[in-house]
Amino acid sequence: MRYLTAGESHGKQLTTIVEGVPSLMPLTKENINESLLRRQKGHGRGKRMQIEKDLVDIAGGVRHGYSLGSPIAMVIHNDDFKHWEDIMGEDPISDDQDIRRKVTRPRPGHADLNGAIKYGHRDMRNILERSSARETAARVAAGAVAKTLLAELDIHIIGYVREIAGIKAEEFPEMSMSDRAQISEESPVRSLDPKASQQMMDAIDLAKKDGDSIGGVCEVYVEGMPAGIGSYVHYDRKLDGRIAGAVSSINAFKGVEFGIGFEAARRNGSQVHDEIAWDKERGYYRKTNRLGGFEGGMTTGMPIVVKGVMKPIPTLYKPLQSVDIETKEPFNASIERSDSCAVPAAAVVMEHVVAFELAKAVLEQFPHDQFPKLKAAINDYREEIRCF
Ligand SMILES: Cc1cc2nc3c(=O)[nH]c(=O)nc-3n(C[C@H](O)[C@H](O)[C@H](O)COP(=O)(O)O)c2cc1C
Ligand SMILES: C=C(O[C@@H]1CC(C(=O)O)=C[C@@H](OP(=O)(O)O)[C@H]1O)C(=O)O
Repeated sequence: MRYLTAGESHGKQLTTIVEGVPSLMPLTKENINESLLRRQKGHGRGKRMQIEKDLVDIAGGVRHGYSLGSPIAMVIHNDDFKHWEDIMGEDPISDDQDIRRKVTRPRPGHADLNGAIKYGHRDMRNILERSSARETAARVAAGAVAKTLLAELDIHIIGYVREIAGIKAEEFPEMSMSDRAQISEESPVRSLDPKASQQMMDAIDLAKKDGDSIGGVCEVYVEGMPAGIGSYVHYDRKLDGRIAGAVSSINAFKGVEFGIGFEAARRNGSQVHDEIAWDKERGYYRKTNRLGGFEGGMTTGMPIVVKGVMKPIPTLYKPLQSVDIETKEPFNASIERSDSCAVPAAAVVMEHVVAFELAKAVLEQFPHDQFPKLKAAINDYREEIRCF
């Protein structure tokens, strides 16, 4: 299973094509719209989210509520395009028609300067339109297809916020999947800890007032993945490695941890590794889950717990200095609108990005063209593991 996305932030639409989804899998646009709506929410978002109402048009690969086995094409329209038609149109224009204000001032922390150098554009709008995190809506659409596939296989996944601006949400290892989903959905910052939620909101408001931005830590929690998905035999089949790559490819993500993560560097081995146990009902399990569900590039059958670190939003109302690429003069960056904190939205993006990697790995291990056959194969495998 793979996917591609296309589209610019203020262009007509975002397009996603997901290929390799088995046939006969239940799938409706409601599955996808629910995820898109969740990505739009969260305290700290800017004015753009008041303009957009992200809804998917399924343009191929689904009929009467089921996947066909053909590529699934999805379109999300940019409502803001109506304000940008002159600037974002695809037809050639002459110099005297060119009313565009070219972007010649690269924003620190964005792709602007490196992208302009790489692709030879002197108008950096050609870079920023595609490098914008608007594209994460298209990635969430792909991930929502993957999430649907996983849910049909009894594999459940949720993303929420663990930390914003240094304020940490308390850890609740015993909390059930449905409580995680419900509590994070009710929180304006997608945290599981109501006391921390309020402090996080205050920190976001303060940063906004100061013209600054803040980052944080998102966590994704997965239940129901059987042991042995992924592989130890080659670097590019290690599933934890693939997840780390996918998470750090999300705009503004700068680090990934599994389980206790970097804390492992500070502990002795006896306080890091998870002892193995067995009982008749569960089969093999670990007494603790400090390694977050992975050993040797494969799932252990314990919940997968992965964290991603998001840097503060780079566009600041408090301007940072940069250099104009035409005049080579320094300037202070000025902006019209931006998010001040997008960590709650990013948790939803991360959830869907991880879901895609998991679904892809499941399909590699159980390559079935028809969804009911995939489901039967996974259930047989679960029984095999239990009796191993
Ligand atoms: C959901 C989401 C929303 C974002 N919103 C903004 C924003 O409003 N303004 C901004 O400057 N950056 C925003 N970013 C971050 C930038 O897209 C990102 O920092 C930039 O593309 C450079 O990529 P890099 O930080 O991965 O190097 C957002 C990121 C995400 C995940
Ligand atoms: C549009 C989205 O996020 C955008 C991501 C983004 C950036 O630079 O990454 C900058 C802002 O765009 P604009 O300049 O149009 O307000 C955000 O609103 C979205 O998440 O759907």
